[in-house]
Amino acid sequence: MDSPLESSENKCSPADTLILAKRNPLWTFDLQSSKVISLRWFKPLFVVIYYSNSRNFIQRPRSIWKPWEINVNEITRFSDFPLSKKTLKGLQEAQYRLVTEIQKQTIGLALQGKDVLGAAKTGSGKTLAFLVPVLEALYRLQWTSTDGLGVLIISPTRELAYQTFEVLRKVGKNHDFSAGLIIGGKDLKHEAERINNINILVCTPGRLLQHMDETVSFHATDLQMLVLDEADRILDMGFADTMNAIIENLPKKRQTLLFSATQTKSVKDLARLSLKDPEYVWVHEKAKYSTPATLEQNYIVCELQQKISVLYSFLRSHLKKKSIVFFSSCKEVQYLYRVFCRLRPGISILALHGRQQQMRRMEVYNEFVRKRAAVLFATDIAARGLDFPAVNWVLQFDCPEDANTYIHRAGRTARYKEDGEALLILLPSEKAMVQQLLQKKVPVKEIKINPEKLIDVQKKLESFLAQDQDLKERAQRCFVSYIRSVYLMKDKEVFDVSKLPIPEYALSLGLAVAPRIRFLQKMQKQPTKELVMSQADKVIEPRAPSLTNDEVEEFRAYFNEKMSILQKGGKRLEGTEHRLDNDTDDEEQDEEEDNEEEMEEKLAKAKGSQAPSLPNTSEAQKIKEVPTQFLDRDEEEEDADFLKVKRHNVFGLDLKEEKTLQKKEPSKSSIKKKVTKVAEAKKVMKRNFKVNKKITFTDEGELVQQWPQMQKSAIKDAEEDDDTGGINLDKAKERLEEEDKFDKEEYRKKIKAKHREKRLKEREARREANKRQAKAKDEEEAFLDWSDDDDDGFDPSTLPDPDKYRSSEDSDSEDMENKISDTKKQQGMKKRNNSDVEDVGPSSRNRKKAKWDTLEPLDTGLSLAEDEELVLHLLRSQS
Ligand SMILES: Nc1ncnc2c1ncn2[C@@H]1O[C@H](COP(=O)(O)OP(=O)(O)OP(=O)(O)O)[C@@H](O)[C@H]1O
Repeated sequence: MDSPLESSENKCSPADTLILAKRNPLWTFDLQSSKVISLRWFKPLFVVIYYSNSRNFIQRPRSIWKPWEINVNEITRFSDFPLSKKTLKGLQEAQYRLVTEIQKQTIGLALQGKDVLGAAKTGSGKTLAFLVPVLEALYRLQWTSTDGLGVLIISPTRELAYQTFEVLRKVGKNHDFSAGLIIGGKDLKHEAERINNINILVCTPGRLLQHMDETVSFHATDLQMLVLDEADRILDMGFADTMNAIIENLPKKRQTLLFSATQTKSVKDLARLSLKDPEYVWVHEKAKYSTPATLEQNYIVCELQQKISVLYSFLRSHLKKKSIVFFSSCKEVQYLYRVFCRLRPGISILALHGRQQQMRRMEVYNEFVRKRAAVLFATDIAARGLDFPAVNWVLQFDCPEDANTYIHRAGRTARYKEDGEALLILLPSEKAMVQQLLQKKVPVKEIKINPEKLIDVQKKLESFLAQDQDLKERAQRCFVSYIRSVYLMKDKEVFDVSKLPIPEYALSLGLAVAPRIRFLQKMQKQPTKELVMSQADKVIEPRAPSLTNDEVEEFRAYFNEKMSILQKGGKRLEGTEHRLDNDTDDEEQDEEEDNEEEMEEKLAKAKGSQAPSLPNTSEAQKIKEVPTQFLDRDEEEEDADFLKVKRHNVFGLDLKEEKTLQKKEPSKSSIKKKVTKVAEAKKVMKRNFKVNKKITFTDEGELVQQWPQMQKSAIKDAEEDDDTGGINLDKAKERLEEEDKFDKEEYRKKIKAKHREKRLKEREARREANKRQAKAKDEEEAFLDWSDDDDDGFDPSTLPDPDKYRSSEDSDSEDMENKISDTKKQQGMKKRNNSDVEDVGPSSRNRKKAKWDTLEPLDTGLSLAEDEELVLHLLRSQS
């Protein structure tokens, strides 16, 4: 017998257990308490059993070994599980004591190292059901940061990954493991530098695969556990191949846990692929309802054109509540969010959708968590797993694509023993959904709208749009986006685009005229063709009834090709995950320019790479090429079409068929290119076109370029001289610095000139003020002089007649006098100048003064010195 236990006489100290753990990692125990938590075969002949009332380890012969089992019925608290103190402390500090049903049934199995496929209603505590085993698994192995990646947790959306990460931080805070969140939308390089030190990695699939492909030092060879949260959603979102690729990169010997509130066939397929002898735990399988018992669920049927008014009226009557409103597309959220903000219903409104930048998404998420009363307009990115506290209402403004989506959306309320209400708005044509819900054990009841409480907001919307062109465009996009989402829905029993009241819907959005929708026009034109096709081609069976055979072929080729590009390698490019993430909501390609650039970058990368897994240029180009009949307006929508179609598998292709179709090359003529501005600009740059210049000449014959405007610079255009091709960054930098200096110098000069001008003006103003003062003083003097003659004041009649006076002068002097008088008049003669004309006749001094003083001083426009000069000159010429 070579068991170490023999030498310890059935006793085991912590040091011994450490040695044992190192020698046999299958053996699991808590080193702190020396407590064996699960039993495995230690040596062929012995197993070790720990009795909780003693610290002895007892060897039993194999013959009497029984698998370690937990009696589930005896477990009510987390502390009933053999958990480490650190985990228990973390749970207690986060106020988790009693276990929920799914936790009760799965934690024990997972602690024994079994693969588990767990399903339970929304809000039933699945997150802890896998986080507790995650912590314990690494703890028992005494995992340290130097051991690298031990656990991978994959979530379908960034928000859910973020939330899981937060719970992990909370309950695992007493452990020493490092945990990381890798969800895209952040700097890949920054992540790559840190990823190797992470023990528990919470991530979204696309970003993870990207690191697997691109981060040289990243590996998962020692991975102990893989967790797939909301596994069905991961697959729905088109991550099946990504998942396969990830799983291929993981060691075969590992434990796998897979959780979701709903189970689909694809999850079972995934389970078959990734789980080994799994334990299926479906805690609510036999429950009467598949939704929480505390959730009250109703639906109303109303016309499409009434929906906005219904929503407004609903919000007006729930101002103190916390609600989430689900829409089918991002553009609807964008438009209605803006409109509702303007309508001011009296409650704060937030919007969450995939077109927002990651930071904004996080902000909105946190803000909504914090608020007591608010309404969140969201797409289905918020439908799964998100645990907003105390949500009172979930309103499904647009019918969900299927019963599972309904369950997840509605499950954002009534979580963990809380109450909640869900309201589904259905169009008369969507009533078939009720049956599907009932089949899925969702108890929904019809309620009616109280017409008296309905507030019509259509007129207000019309006036908003009349004033705001941008809003009008958003309304148009919202319109097209909604119609398209209905058109592309898989379930034609529920979603029938031909039954939608199109013009009325446009009016209800505030639009006077319904925007043109090409696919609808086609559909209306070709109803018979479609009928023939659907009968002839039962295998393909397009869901969109308007398509002709050619169109089907064309789109199918495009679809498969795009799928294959993404699956082969396109999806491995940076940020693709974000797009796929987003595709859930049709919105899911980013409108923002940076994402446009991101896409361009991806294409450039794909171009540059020779790796077979990456798409070649033409393939990559085709990511953006969509048959035109599927386009409504802009490039963003091309992607939206693609992603939506991918999600819904419009043609109902099975995998086999897809594969054969992938080999088919779509005929070139079948794929019409939509020329984008970016593509145009690139073409122009490639061909080295020079833009037109407008050149004029100055009078001196100097050449002046008028357009494009030239920046003045002290530096000669060095780049033009530099013919080496490409951009010399260092030189460019130098040149910019030089130009910078030059600009600063110019700026300084201008400022100086301005100051000088200001100073001169001030001086001038001072002079003026002085002059006015002097004038006032002279006037005073004059009055004083006259006051000597007459105490009662100045009597002009006492003055000698100026004409008489003038006639008494000799003719020469009269001419001169006239000259002076005229000049003075013209120049706005100043009083001070009186002294200058004293010589004209001493006896006339006061009289002249009085006469001139009555003149309005004129502004000569000359300076004082110049005025004086002029007068002197005149006097000189007179003498
Ligand atoms: N044992 C527990 N004791 C108290 N609260 C718990 C317990 N387990 C979970 N909760 C709380 O219940 C809520 C729902 O938990 P969780 O998000 O894990 O549910 P879920 O089953 O994953 O839901 P979904 O299917 O919607 O993702 C959370 O607020 C969580 O804090």
